[in-house]
Amino acid sequence: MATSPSPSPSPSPTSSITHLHIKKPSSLDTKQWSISTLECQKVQKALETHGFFLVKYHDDQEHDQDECSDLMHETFSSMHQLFNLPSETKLKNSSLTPYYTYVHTTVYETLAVVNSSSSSGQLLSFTQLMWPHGNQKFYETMTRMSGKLIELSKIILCMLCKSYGVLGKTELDHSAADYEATMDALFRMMKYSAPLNNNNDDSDGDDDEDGEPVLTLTPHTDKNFVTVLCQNEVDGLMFKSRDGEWVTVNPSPGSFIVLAGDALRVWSNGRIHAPLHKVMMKGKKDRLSFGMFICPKGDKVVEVFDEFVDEEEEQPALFKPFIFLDYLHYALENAFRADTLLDSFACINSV
Ligand SMILES: O=C(O)CCC(=O)C(=O)O
Ligand SMILES: [Fe+2]
Repeated sequence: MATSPSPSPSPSPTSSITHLHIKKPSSLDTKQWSISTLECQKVQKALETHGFFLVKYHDDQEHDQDECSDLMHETFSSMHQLFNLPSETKLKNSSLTPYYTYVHTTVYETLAVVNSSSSSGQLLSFTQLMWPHGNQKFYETMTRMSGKLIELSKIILCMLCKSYGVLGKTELDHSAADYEATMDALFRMMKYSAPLNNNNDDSDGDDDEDGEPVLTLTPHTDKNFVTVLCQNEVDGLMFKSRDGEWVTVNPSPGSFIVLAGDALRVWSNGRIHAPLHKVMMKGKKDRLSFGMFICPKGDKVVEVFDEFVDEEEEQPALFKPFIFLDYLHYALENAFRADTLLDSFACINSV
């Protein structure tokens, strides 16, 4: 495993965004890891300071970053096929759990597959639901990509645990005996329509950046532990910094965006920042993105990890324990208070 900061930062509001480069360790068994604490501390610092960072990730089979980029391109072309299916087909992707289901507005669509690892069979069922006659290419591409995202999210959570010195002691470590019984890996695919897509003809010579930005995904925090996102070449994702400024993220091709959600903020007793983020679109190109949302299972209790509480040292728990599914329902009903959602739901001293 090796991580390295990006080359010299430019003097822009985005200059403090952390860029890491992670190579898959030879073993996912954390007892055999040789990851330096310094690298793990970069993950902790980025999540505490900004709540997100950018990362390039490749495994042993990928001799260079291009192969990861190829898989990203294949994923986006499979997603084009998926979103082009008739609405009545996509509506079959339903679930009673909020966020685990097909959602569509005039400008935004998302489909979800829960526990999309190759062993679960869920991606196969999803593919058969969407294409009753089969779509092997879609199935294989999504299996490879979601496997990579699950792997990366496990590595990131373990790097964080290692940095805090709690590896092996918490359910966030994937080697915990009950990890699979505790966590859901929710793979979601998103499409944002271009505001100017009534005129997709580029023959007027204008570039695609014209027009005023339009809000296509409202500001929110993610509710889960950690999210790993990837977008096509169309930017639009913005994060609200701790000092209240909206910062656009322009990941370089082949990069993933990692962000912390509310469950991680609770687990860390408020040390980790779960940033508000939104999507603003302009131009004539649709935006596609996909992400792996690592969530507590619906019936699991989200609570502050013991190691971060010390009543005598004036570090009391800041949040009450809660059932994750209760929080998802509360979030749906209270979306208007996105910036204070967790505090109003679970903060012990909230007013
Ligand atoms: O599409 C993106 O880049 C962000 C998606 C997102 O924030 C979400 O689905 O929670
Ligand atoms: Fe989000």
